[in-house]
Amino acid sequence: MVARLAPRWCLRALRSPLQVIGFPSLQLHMSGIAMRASQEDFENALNQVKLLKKDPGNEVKLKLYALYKQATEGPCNMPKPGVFDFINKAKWDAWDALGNLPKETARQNYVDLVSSLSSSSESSNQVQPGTDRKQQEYENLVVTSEDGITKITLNRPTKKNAINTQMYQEIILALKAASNDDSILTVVTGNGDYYCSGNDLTNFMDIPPGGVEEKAKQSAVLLRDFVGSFIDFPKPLIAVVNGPAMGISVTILGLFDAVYASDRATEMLIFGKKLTAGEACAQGLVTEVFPDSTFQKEVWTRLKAYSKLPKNAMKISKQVIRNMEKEKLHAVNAEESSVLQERCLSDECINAAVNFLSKRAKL
Ligand SMILES: CCCCC/C=C/C(=O)SCCNC(=O)CCNC(=O)[C@H](O)C(C)(C)COP(=O)(O)OP(=O)(O)OC[C@H]1O[C@@H](n2cnc3c(N)ncnc32)[C@H](O)[C@@H]1OP(=O)(O)O
Repeated sequence: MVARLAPRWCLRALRSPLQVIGFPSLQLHMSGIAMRASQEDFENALNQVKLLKKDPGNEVKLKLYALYKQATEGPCNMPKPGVFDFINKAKWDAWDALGNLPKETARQNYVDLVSSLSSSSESSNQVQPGTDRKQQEYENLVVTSEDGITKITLNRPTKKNAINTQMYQEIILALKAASNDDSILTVVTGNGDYYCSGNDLTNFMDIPPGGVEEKAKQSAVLLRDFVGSFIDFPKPLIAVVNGPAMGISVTILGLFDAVYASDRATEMLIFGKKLTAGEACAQGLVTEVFPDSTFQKEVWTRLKAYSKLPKNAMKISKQVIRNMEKEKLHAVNAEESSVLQERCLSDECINAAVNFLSKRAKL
């Protein structure tokens, strides 16, 4: 296993404007704005947006953005962005075009629009036949249940399973679903040659109207919620580390109940230092290392045997152990998220991410 110093994540918009118009729903989720009459419908719509299978395109995303802003903040009274600030100007124009549309109407229009988008993609949300039952469609995950095991597979192999903003949300949702399903164990693994290359460094190119400070704040909330969902996960949680692991995907390994790594999982990034799977095992970060040639077979044989153990006894054992430290874990998580909010505005962080992104821009 090789590990290397991770560039931190980026706060600059470098891509073309139309590529970086993000879904607006997260902002509401994070800002905690109180809704009145149709709050529930609106919140459901916000969740549905995150699960859309197909990118609805920039025009629709701009409409969603504008309706969301109108529904939560009312008419646009922000200063108009400069002519070269393409993304924020497109967003501002879409919002401003709604004029004095009442908040309630904007909320209703948002719900209707999402509903029309969801129904058009419903035909592809079909449960797969066979014993390996697909539970729900996600854009960046494959979640299946079989033999009492829910398997959450990080599924962006062409990006080494880097976690983008939507994927953070999907993992939170998938963990929530797994905590309530019939499974005994939950497994997280990666598709392709990597387990996960950590935070997607393009996440922070989508800067909201509030600027980089607002983006940093949103990211800190997202990180806190993401890590919190691992802290609170009530059942045995196993990481099957099929390949290199970096950044946040390594940081959270300590919150799993067991971590099985292939000896080909030869990049594990922690403390800016390369660690082999064996070294990570010696440090207690990995439970056991298996030869790559037999990794999947050995690990899944073992997990299937574990899944036959008494369900409630395992769950209760985990909860007893976790409850002893839960409060402290949440306190540390809150502290780390707040430090991250500050650090992501640092030159060190921005430069590292810009370096990575400039290299891949193939200028
Ligand atoms: C909510 C906030 C949380 C903040 C806290 C989290 C912090 C972290 O997780 S820090 C760690 C961040 N990750 C990294 O620094 C890794 C960056 N990636 C790399 O160093 C390399 O890509 C590699 C070592 C993972 C793989 O190198 P290589 O085998 O040479 O493959 P490529 O570089 O060509 O990658 C293929 C493809 O994947 C894209 N990609 C890989 N990792 C990321 C990433 N983390 N973010 C965004 N994109 C990533 C890479 O750009 C290539 O894409 P294309 O150019 O489109 O082919």
